[in-house]
Amino acid sequence: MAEPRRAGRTYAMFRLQAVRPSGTVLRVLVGPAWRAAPGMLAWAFAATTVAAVASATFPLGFHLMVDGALAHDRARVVAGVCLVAALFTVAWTLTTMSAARNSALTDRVSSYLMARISILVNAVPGVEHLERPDLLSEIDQLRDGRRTLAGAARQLLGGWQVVIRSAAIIVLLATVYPPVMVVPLVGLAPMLADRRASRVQQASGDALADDRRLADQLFALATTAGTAKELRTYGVTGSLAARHSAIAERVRAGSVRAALRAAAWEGLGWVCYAAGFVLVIIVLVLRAVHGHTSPGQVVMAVSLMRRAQAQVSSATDTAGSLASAVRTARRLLWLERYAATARSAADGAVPATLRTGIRLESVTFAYPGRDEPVLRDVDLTLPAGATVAVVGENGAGKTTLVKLLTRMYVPSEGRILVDGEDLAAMPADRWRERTTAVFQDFLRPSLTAREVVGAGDLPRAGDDAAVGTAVDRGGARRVVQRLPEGLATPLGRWFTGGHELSGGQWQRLALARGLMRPAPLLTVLDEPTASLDAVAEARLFARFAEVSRAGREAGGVTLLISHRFSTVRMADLIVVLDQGRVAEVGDHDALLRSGGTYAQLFTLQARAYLDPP
Ligand SMILES: Nc1ncnc2c1ncn2[C@@H]1O[C@H](COP(=O)(O)OP(=O)(O)OP(=O)(O)O)[C@@H](O)[C@H]1O
Repeated sequence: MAEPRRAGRTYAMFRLQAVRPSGTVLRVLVGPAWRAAPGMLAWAFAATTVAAVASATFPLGFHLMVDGALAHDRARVVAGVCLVAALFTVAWTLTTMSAARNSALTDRVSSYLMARISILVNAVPGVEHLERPDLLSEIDQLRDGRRTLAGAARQLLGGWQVVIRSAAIIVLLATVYPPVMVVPLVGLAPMLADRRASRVQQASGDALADDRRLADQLFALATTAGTAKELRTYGVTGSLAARHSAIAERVRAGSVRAALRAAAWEGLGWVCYAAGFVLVIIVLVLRAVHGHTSPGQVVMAVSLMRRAQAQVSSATDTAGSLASAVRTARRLLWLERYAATARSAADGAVPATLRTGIRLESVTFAYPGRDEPVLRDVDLTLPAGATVAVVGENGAGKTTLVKLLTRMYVPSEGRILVDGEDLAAMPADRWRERTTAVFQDFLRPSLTAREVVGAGDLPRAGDDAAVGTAVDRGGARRVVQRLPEGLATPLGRWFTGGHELSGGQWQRLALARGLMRPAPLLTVLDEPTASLDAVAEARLFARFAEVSRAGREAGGVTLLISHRFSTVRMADLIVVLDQGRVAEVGDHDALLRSGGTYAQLFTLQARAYLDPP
């Protein structure tokens, strides 16, 4: 069995900087294309090779034509013309066909990568990578760079084409005058300069990444329906736009500065290349004047050197695109390793039923990258079959407690025991199959009402009886009855024909979704009823409690987080959290008798209801 606590810590402490993938980068560059479309990749490789040889060697025909014409040798001229025509036709046809096929190859690989990234992001049992800004930034950049990575195989083929063409050019140049073989080497100057330029651009991109994300977020905020009402009410649209403009301007200015510096490096590289090119032409013309080289060879050499220049341009473009694909490939490798580390952490069995309950032993938790613990030394027992309410001020740590119980995070110290077995030793997905939860920020997917509810237990999502029972238990029957096509009605405003619901109606469907799973070991209700009135909330909680009591043989625990004491008082056990510590535990009557924080808060709220100000 794995060592869950150590594995859990390794997962939490996993740092991006620690990943130094090397030779495997090549696997990530070519692997997706090979897996997504092996036939297309093989075709592209063969076509590229033949086209490269054909296009690089047709200046040989010029040599035959010019020297044949000067020597009045018709056969040589005809051979030259035929050679140029044949090689040109082969090169042109294959290059044109490859362009279309390669673009289809990139599309296929891009779809493959989208699916792969999505699988990897969701293969991580916790949510640290989606909540920690530095990891989130890596995932954002991976998502944005997937098209570049998808084009990597194409870029590598481009590189392969440059290698073949350059080799052919060097061989043909050697037949004219061996020293001019060095011409393609002068091409190293623009390539090195281009590498430097791309580093300048990359450094600027990294430095501006946070600002870019902030600008995108502000833009999304200013143009999204969900935020429109609040922004207008507070009259902050103007200042939001001004803030967005200021940040976008900072990003633009930084990008322009980097682009200018990069262009200066690129210009310097090409000046070096042009100097070498001119020098070689002078040498060849002088040799022709002295009769050491034929005019046909000079024409061929100049044509080859023009081609060499094109190869240098291609090579620098390819190197630039590949460099950016390599950066994305490293991010993909990091995510693969991150997901694998997180996945391999646990293999313990999840109990079929709870006999004793869930126990937190000296649990302390600090969010990764934060020193200050959010929960400290929490010792708590959630008895099997009990309904437990957690109350506390905003920021007391209630949702964090839920994140630990649903295994989104593992405790920094201490343990959570499920019937005596460490929760960290159980695979997160297996544990979650036996839990259900309704959160305050619940999902509002644009699906049919049946799917919206059925998503709570995918294997039974198509079972109308199961969905119907969940709808009744969640108090959503009236909502469904009012829908034009009942459970088959598409919901949400994203698609034409979608039926938009009110906040409270969405909430009832979310509650129904939370009641889909049969006999869960843990049911979490994290302030899911904010859009319902106090009476409706109390009724709903009573229904959840009733459902969990009906399945008492499974011993499931129902955990409610609410600020409404009229609901909280119904719980078998009430836990008061204060700044991450358990301040009080007991049932309603016991806590009232003890006259502590709970009693004060309850009395205050009850008085507010009885004597409104
Ligand atoms: N992803 C996170 N990264 C870092 N800190 C966080 C994160 N989520 C919450 N916190 C911090 O943890 C503390 C507890 O937050 P938590 O959401 O658990 O409180 P809560 O009791 O549920 O509050 P509320 O009643 O307002 O929902 C807060 O100080 C919050 O700033």
